[in-house]
Amino acid sequence: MEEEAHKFFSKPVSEKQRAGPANPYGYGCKNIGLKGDVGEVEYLLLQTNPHFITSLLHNSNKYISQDTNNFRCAVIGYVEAVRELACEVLDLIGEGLGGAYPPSLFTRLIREVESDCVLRLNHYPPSDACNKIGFGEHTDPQMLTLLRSNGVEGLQISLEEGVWVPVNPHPESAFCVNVGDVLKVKHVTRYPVMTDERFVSVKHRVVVKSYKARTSMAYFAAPPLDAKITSQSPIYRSFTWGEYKKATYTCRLGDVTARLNHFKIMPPPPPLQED
Ligand SMILES: O=C(O)CCC(=O)C(=O)O
Ligand SMILES: [Fe+2]
Repeated sequence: MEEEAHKFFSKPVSEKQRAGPANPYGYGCKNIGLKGDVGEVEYLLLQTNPHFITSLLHNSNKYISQDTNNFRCAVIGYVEAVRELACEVLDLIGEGLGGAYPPSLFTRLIREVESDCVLRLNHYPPSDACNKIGFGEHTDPQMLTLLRSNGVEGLQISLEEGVWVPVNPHPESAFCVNVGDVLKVKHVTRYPVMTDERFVSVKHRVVVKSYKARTSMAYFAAPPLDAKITSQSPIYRSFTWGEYKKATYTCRLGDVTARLNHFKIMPPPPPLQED
């Protein structure tokens, strides 16, 4: 997969643009999302369903690769392997939450045929100026992210407002695992799931270092669009993953609070005063 990503990003810009626009799937350059966020990044966003990949390569007007078969096999093989890893991690998380949860609760959601998992290939070209924002601060909205890079630094996490800590890549490209908003906050029903904020979706960003291009591959494990998410807190109404995903598209990248505000239950108006 790394080789295919490398081949894709090495092509001239005009050719890469034939795989765009990212609406939301396809090739995007600098623009992230629909709300004016920009970064020194180009990317290829793919749905992970094999039917989607095949139809994107063969039946859409997006041109991604000359050797469609190689590209298709690389994506499908990588996604299958990384999904298994995601399932192992999710099972451990389920176990860690205690025996109150049926086994494989989370993994069933991402193994479903209609699960909304996504693969994002990111490429940060080397820049003349050091410390430019490649990918602005955000949390991943899905359940779990497995991120692998080509070993070039740039990823940072923030556990405390304003304090950024580098996540130095392992020389052999270990995976970085990020909890997403859905796993953090709530109760995903279809099968009841609840983490009650015992896991936190950590803010992260990418700062571009000048000397070498960074490539990363992020697998976002997500439930089907109609999976229902129910918060323990009385402040939020239940919503589906599809609704939450839509809300993320209508907010700036870093505005996690605004995403959730879509689902806030308005307090009742104060009672009328009698004279
Ligand atoms: O490229 C990276 O290391 C991080 C990318 C990222 O955070 C994302 O695609 O959501
Ligand atoms: Fe991210």
